[in-house]
Amino acid sequence: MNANLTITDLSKRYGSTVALDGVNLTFQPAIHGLFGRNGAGKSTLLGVIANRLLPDGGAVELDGANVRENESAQSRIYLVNETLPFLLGARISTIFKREERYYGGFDWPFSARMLAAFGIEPGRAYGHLSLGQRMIVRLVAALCVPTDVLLLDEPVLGLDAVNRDLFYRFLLESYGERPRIIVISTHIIDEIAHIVERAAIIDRGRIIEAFDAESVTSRATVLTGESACVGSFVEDCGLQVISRETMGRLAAVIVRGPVEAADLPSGIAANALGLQDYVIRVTSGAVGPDMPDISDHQEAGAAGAVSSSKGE
Ligand SMILES: Nc1ncnc2c1ncn2[C@@H]1O[C@H](COP(=O)(O)OP(=O)(O)OP(=O)(O)O)[C@@H](O)[C@H]1O
Repeated sequence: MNANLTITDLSKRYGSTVALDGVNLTFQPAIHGLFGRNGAGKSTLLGVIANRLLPDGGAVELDGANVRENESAQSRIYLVNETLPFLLGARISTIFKREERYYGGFDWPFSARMLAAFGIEPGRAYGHLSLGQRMIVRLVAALCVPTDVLLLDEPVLGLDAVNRDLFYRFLLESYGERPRIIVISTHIIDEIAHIVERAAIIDRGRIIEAFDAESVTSRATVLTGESACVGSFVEDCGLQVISRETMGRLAAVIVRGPVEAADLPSGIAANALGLQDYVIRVTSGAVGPDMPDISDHQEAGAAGAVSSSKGE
């Protein structure tokens, strides 16, 4: 049976700080990316899903079972985050045996192959490893337990570029062997863009978008050309502006949705945005007072509105 993780109206406060504000999301087996700026609520969301943090309201259900009240649902969810989960004095192999007992299985051959590839001896004590190596051990454990849900909060923090690449390969191999719900929260979006199938963007505790990662190229378009020309085109077509930058006489305006090349006047180029750029644009608050949105633009007229974003 395909696992189904449903998050309904989840809220969480820390004192007066609202970390989660009515989050609704569903996850099915796929590699999901959870993206958002610092403090957006990613770690809190993953912590609540894994039952490490208590929500103030809402529910997390795995195949209909409320995760808070159901131990067997809890043992189907594995979280890797910044908290120290293992005893510093314990050997890696002892740690893996503990995970095997709690989670009901462990892929020993795969763990041996991964540790060898990362150059880590299984007999070493966890506390004698470097910070990056400790994270690797946690990731190896995560890929070897038979849970239906894997939550990876900043999984490559501290890993060098070679080991990050190795980890992404093992993650894909593991997912290929055993598809399950994998949620990765990271700021290094470019590096995982090629493996993510679904993306969710969280901003100030709210999910602002959730979409198939493949569709990102049709979600926004960068139009570049002479400011006045781009401004008129955007206005004439009634395109919704996400952000706008001017560089001398030129403007780069990011609009929602695809723009057909055939519709473009000469002098304007249209390019799709990749996942990382898209996340940056929709979470950066780039449409602000000094970067007028389309409604300001319509009032001021095409050329006026675009040139006003030069920072008057
Ligand atoms: N233990 C805590 N006590 C008080 N406030 C907290 C606590 N943990 C998180 N917060 C606040 O809750 C909000 C969400 O934090 P969270 O750690 O979930 O964000 P994040 O998206 O994971 O950020 P980052 O990308 O920086 O790790 C932030 O405003 C943060 O300051």
